Amino acid sequence: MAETMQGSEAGEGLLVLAVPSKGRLQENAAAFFGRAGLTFAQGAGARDYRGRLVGVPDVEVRYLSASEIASQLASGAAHLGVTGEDLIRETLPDASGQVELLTPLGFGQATVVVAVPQAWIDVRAMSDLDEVASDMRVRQGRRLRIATKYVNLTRRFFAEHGVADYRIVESLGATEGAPAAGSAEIVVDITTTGATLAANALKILDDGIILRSEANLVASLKAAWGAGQRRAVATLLGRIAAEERARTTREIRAARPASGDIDLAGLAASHGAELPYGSEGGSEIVLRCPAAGLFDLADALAQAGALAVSVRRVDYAFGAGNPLLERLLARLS
Ligand SMILES: Nc1ncnc2c1ncn2[C@@H]1O[C@H](COP(=O)(O)OP(=O)(O)OP(=O)(O)O)[C@@H](O)[C@H]1O
Ligand SMILES: O=P(O)(O)OC[C@H]1O[C@H](OP(=O)(O)OP(=O)(O)O)[C@H](O)[C@@H]1O
Ligand SMILES: [Mg+2]
Repeated sequence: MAETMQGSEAGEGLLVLAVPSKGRLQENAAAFFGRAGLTFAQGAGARDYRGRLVGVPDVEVRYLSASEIASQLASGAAHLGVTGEDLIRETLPDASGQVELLTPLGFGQATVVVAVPQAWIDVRAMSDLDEVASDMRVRQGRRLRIATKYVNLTRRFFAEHGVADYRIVESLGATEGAPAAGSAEIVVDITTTGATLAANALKILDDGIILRSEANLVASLKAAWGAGQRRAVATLLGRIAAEERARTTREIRAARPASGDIDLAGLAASHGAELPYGSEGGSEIVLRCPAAGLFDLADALAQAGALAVSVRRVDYAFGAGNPLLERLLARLS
């Protein structure tokens, strides 16, 4: 009995989907899953940090902070999650061996930067910073202090730039205030609008961009991917891919010219479009094209004699292949 249970847990276990529970990513992440037709059924209370997906068995949803999601993907406690690339690169020593970044999500943009006081007018680049650091070490006998919560990203970036004379002061919040407060000389932190840096009289070094980050859909390579989890991930990624395909394409419908004479295959090829239902058929023509090219294609159809050209968005466009799933399965095998 116990053995059967265990076997079925390993093979048929739940896929753990880690979703931001607070902060900047939460709302956008919920909207992203919603667009893909994935609706959360949260437990009874607002403090219930586990839930399910409506109509998708084999999935347990866990609500976590963005940084916890990164560590759970790394350890394999979660199979799939949404979090910032900055947190993945910071938290995971070997990101490419531990997780697969399946797709950027178009929100949560933030840049990890090296910023110094604006008053340091002669310090514009990492090489200037190297001089400042050596100078401090030699003349004052102390090391340049960097306030950051991105300890690993900072060490890697400074090593790449050959800067070694520094000391990291780990900061857990209000990092940009550290220079004014006297607890560090410079900072490494994320910025989006630049408002916080400006308010603290800091400037980004010309070559001080460590990473341009955005929220990603991330899969763990360390989690147990049994039959149940693979079934669930195929469903999830199928819907996500269908929504993405739908969002970036438009469907163009028209009536065939009275003569019946129109080179649909040629038009499709020259506009990066496809003929999802073929080029034969009755009076109705249906094409799908990249959203950006829809006006060109609509014009070309009208030129070719097509009538009643109309364009619409589709909610989901399921295709034969699923590039997200294929990438993940290739990494798992
Ligand atoms: N302007 C921004 N400030 C902070 N984070 C941002 C911003 N824009 C995008 N993000 C992304 O959101 C992630 C989480 O930041 P957020 O501020 O939501 O979490 P948090 O509540 O500070 O989490 P924690 O308590 O774990 O630090 C960041 O690591 C980054 O990837
Ligand atoms: O460039 P900006 O648009 O000004 O945004 C950047 C600021 O936002 C974040 O802080 P957050 O408000 O998340 O507070 P936290 O430090 O407590 O995470 C980040 O740590 C920066 O301080
Ligand atoms: Mg924050």
